[in-house]
This record gives sequence, structure tokens and C-alpha cells, in this order.
Amino acid sequence: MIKCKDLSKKYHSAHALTNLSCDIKENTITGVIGRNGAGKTTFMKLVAGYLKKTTGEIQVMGENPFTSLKVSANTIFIDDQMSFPTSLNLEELLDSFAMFYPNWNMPLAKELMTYFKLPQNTYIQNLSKGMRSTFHAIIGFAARCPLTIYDEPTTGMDAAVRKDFYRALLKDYLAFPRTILISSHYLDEIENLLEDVLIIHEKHTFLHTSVSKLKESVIGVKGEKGAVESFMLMHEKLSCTETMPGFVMAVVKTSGNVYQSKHPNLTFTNLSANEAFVNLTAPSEGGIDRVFTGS
Ligand SMILES: Nc1ncnc2c1ncn2[C@@H]1O[C@H](COP(=O)(O)OP(=O)(O)OP(=O)(O)O)[C@@H](O)[C@H]1O
Repeated sequence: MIKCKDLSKKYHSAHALTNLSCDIKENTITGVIGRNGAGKTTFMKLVAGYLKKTTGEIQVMGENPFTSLKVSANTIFIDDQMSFPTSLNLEELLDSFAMFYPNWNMPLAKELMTYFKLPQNTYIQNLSKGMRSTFHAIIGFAARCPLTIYDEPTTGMDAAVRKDFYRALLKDYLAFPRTILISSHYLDEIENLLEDVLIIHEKHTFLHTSVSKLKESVIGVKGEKGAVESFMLMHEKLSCTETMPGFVMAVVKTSGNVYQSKHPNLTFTNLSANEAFVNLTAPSEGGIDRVFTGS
């Protein structure tokens, strides 16, 4: 569905994305994950054809998305910047979407509006931030576009609405499989939804893999400082914190199985996808604590 090779984008002289490569299969849900400013929005806007690449290759549905009617007719991009005519109420907006999107599912849109208590006779400018995001999400579900891109779709949603949104996303995907890209800073909330993650770090592809492989790529090791330090000699250390005097908890990269029986004096823990991501992309040892050292 999406193939990129050495894709780069510059805004004037500023590099927003550098040599990103990936191959995203049809009918998968991929989390586009990265720290602030990593290049996620830029990547997704290139995929949607909203931006023109600077160099490299990008093909979506076999075409250059920037000049492709096929891509624009089969893609929806949901973010908090969507703008609509303010003279139309929500019901009239839904009617207009039905004209744009061939797979539009009006009964689903109306049921979701009722469930999320969005009055159809109100206007977009009268919605709160979270309600507006919910309305955008409903458009994403009901449009049923073969390529559906959500850029931080849960902005402003409270925890209960976010939970419902994720559940609705999964249910709707199972009912109508399509290719979904979703960027979020809440990887811990969405990791169960995702098949793959595309981690963009410092403006290029850092990792494109399954969620389970991401989790397997790191491990937590706890124990007496000396024992952990000897273990770390054989593995790439990502972080190490003292838990109590003489004892530490480290996170290391693993390239294969680590057997507890071979290290009886250490305790190994599996990390969540989010913990793995945070450790793999941590800026430097010491983190924020370093800023306050001595101040
Ligand atoms: N219109 C623009 N002009 C100049 N630089 C830009 C523009 N848009 C984005 N950038 C820069 O490109 C880089 C990538 O931005 P982008 O918005 O793609 O990141 P992001 O991963 O979506 O960030 P966030 O998680 O904070 O939303 C950043 O360094 C940003 O400052």
C-alpha cells in the first residue's frame, strides 16, 4: 500500500524527514510513533499527498500520492486541523461527506453521534476540543476509506472517550478492513490495536517492525550492581538506574533469548511497547535529571 525509499522532505532549508524507508502492507494497522518533532506528521502528509517530497521515492497504491487522484479519492486524513464550513450544522456536514466518500456509512455515523452525545443540529465551532476530535474520528470511521490516516486523533478526548475510540477503531477495522496509520504519543494505550509500529526517530526510520518484535528487542534486568554490570558487558545498555543502595535496574537491547537459568542472580522483566520505545529513543543517559544536577 505504501512504499518509501530514502524519502526526504525539507521545508525551505529545514530537514523534516531524511531518508525514510518503509513498506506498509495493505489492511494493517500501523502505529507511527516518534518523539515531538520526529517527522510523523510530515511523513503522513506525504503519504496522503498533502505535501510534495523533496527527494527519494514514495508510492501509495502504486502512484505518486502528490499527483494522484486515485490516492486522494481513497484516502482520508484525520487531524485536529480539519476545517469545515461554519454555516453547516453537523448533520449537514455528514450529508456532505456522504457525497465525497463512496463507502460512507451514514447509519454508523449517526449511531456514533448519538453514542458520543454530539447533537446533530449544532455547529462545529460550538464543540469543545475533545468533542471536535470525536467528530473527526467519526468521520474517519464512517468514510471507510481504504487508506485512513489518523494524526494524533485523541487530542482533547478524556480517558473514557479515548478508550471507546480505540475500541470503535478496532471493531470498525474488523468489520471493514483497511490500511490504517495512526500516530499517537500514547503507545501504551494503542499497542494492543497495532500490528506494526513505524518508529521515526531524528527524522528517519528507526524501526519498522511488529509490536511483539519491538517488545522482544529490549529487556529489563534487575539485581546487584556488579552482577548487572557484568551482564551489560555482553549487551547494549540503554539505561541504568539505582533502585536502592547497591542494586540497579537496567534496560538493555537483546538480539535473542535471554535465559533466566543462566543468570540466577538477576531478575529479568519484559517491557511494554511504550517502555521499549522510550528506552530505544532516549536522548542520553541521565535524562532530565542531568539538567538539575548541581543546580
Ligand atoms: N511548515 C514547516 N516549516 C518548517 N519546519 C517545519 C514545518 N512543519 C514541520 N516542520 C519541522 O519538521 C520537523 C518534523 O515536524 P513534524 O510536525 O512532522 O513532527 P511530528 O513528529 O509530527 O511532531 P509532534 O509529535 O510534535 O506533532 C520538526 O523539526 C518541525 O519543526
